[in-house]
Amino acid sequence: MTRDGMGDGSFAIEAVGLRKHFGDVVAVESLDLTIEAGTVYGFLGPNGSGKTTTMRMLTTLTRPTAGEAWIAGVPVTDRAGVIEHVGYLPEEPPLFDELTAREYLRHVAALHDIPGSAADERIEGYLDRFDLDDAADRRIDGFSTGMRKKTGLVGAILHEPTVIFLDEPTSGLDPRAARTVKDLIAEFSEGETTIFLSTHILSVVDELADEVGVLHDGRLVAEGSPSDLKRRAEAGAGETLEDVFLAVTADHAEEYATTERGAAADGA
Ligand SMILES: Nc1ncnc2c1ncn2[C@@H]1O[C@H](COP(=O)(O)OP(=O)(O)OP(=O)(O)O)[C@@H](O)[C@H]1O
Repeated sequence: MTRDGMGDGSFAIEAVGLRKHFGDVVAVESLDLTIEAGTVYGFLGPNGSGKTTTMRMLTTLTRPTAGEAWIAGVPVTDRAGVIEHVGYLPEEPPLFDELTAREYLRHVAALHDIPGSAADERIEGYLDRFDLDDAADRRIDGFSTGMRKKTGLVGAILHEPTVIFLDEPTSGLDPRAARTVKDLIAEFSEGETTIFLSTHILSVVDELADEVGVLHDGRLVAEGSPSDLKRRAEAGAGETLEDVFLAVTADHAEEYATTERGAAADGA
């Protein structure tokens, strides 16, 4: 795909022909994305379909094998430039276990050059909002999965990034914390902040996403608003986002298997 002005910053996230392979394993293939600022983009796909690899390429943590991508017009090859714009919550956030939550968050703030008083104000606000204030001065190695996730999320958004990548942000959270995360995503997206959200919890995507992309075997096999996708699925597959997900991933698997079989037969 080519278009005029590629990577000119008119999209919050843009990718063209993005590909990543690990040896013989093709994790992501020919991925094109154009996501406008202020969008909540739900990124769905079965286990192993390439979602994490995509997010790692878009946040500069993994170098693409081929293709190009930009965050707010900054190429992902410019790590320092991209990091300023993005926040990333991996599925299992890497935290410094020997620090307390408050120390960790102050450390993150310092990495982003957030002045001390502004950092402390933001940290206090988020610790309170996520019910972490009582645990703030305890070492992270004693934290539960949910507490680690909440601490990681605060660390990812502390520098007020304009594009936020969230990998399973609500999994492992109690209902109250999950509600807080969903409210926060909705608040962010009311402004110009873009959220790229990967989750297997389809109700979260249904509730929050403006646009949905479904990845299967590293390829984008469906894209559209949740209602568009559901309308399309009503013709035969059912009427929920889960029906859509199952249909497009099954169709693609079948098509892929047929092609593979065809190719094998041709070669035989
Ligand atoms: N560092 C790596 N080395 C080798 N193979 C890898 C590596 N990272 C990912 N893969 C492979 O790439 C493919 C895509 O993996 P990825 O983690 O991106 O999927 P995912 O959609 O995030 O899966 P899940 O929903 O289970 O988190 C898988 O086949 C995986 O085994």
